[in-house]
Amino acid sequence: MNTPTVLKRILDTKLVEIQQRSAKQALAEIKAQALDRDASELRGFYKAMRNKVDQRQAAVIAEIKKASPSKGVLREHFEPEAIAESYEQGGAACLSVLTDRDYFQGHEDYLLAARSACSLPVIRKDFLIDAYQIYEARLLNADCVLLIVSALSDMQLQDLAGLSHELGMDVLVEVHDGEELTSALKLSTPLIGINNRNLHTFGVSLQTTFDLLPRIPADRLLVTESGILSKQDVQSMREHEVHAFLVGEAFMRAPEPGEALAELFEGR
Ligand SMILES: O=C(O)c1ccccc1NCC(=O)[C@H](O)[C@H](O)COP(=O)(O)O
Repeated sequence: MNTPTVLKRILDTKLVEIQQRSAKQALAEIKAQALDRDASELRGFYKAMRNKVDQRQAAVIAEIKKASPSKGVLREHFEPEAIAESYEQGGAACLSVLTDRDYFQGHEDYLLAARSACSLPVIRKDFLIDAYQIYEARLLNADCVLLIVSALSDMQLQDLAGLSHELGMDVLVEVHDGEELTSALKLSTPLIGINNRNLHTFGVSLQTTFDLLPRIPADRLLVTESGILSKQDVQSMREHEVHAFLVGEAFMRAPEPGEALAELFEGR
């Protein structure tokens, strides 16, 4: 019998989580609350990224994650507010906050806390497979949501992206191979993330971005995700005209995450 990959286990956990949450608070109720929110509260995630790139600067989504399945605990002393402030000072365009509790030691409260501590737009980083979680994201005031193509059918992708846009949120659609990119490009969202990490094996290769790059249309903004650790990584991406980055580990292991960001992207 095949051992289920971590991604499969995470997705199974999410199904249970959604059932439990909707038993506590019905979908109809959370939907009504989310629809009641004023879209002008949102900060414009895509716009913040686009502005940086248009100014020929690196657009960095700086991640707040305590732990990950591949690396274990990354940061013992974990204060989302202080990290958010530090990232803003260090020049981040946006924040990514892990809200998954079981595999990343994240929490919804971390998103609320980080967003309140700064003026940056924030993405809810989780494994979103159901409308319930999209309404939750809106109630957390997330400015953007992550949709992972390998976790969703084309129909689910269309529905969840459509719902997110209706609620005023941007969508970062994440792919790892050519087939997934074909699905992602059917969406109207301009933000395409190429994850250099294979979510089944955890192998990381920056070549993933370079291989898929020629297929990214000029009207989309490509974000290279995972495994950006050194100035050389940043430089080689920028030499390939990749200007948007999602970085977690390199900053989470640093005493002062914002200083690590400023240093990694210094002069770039
Ligand atoms: O990081 C993991 O171990 C992981 C495992 C299973 C699914 C997703 C996973 N990570 C999510 C991410 O892709 C990263 O948090 C993000 O791209 C930042 O990567 P890094 O800079 O390498 O921390």
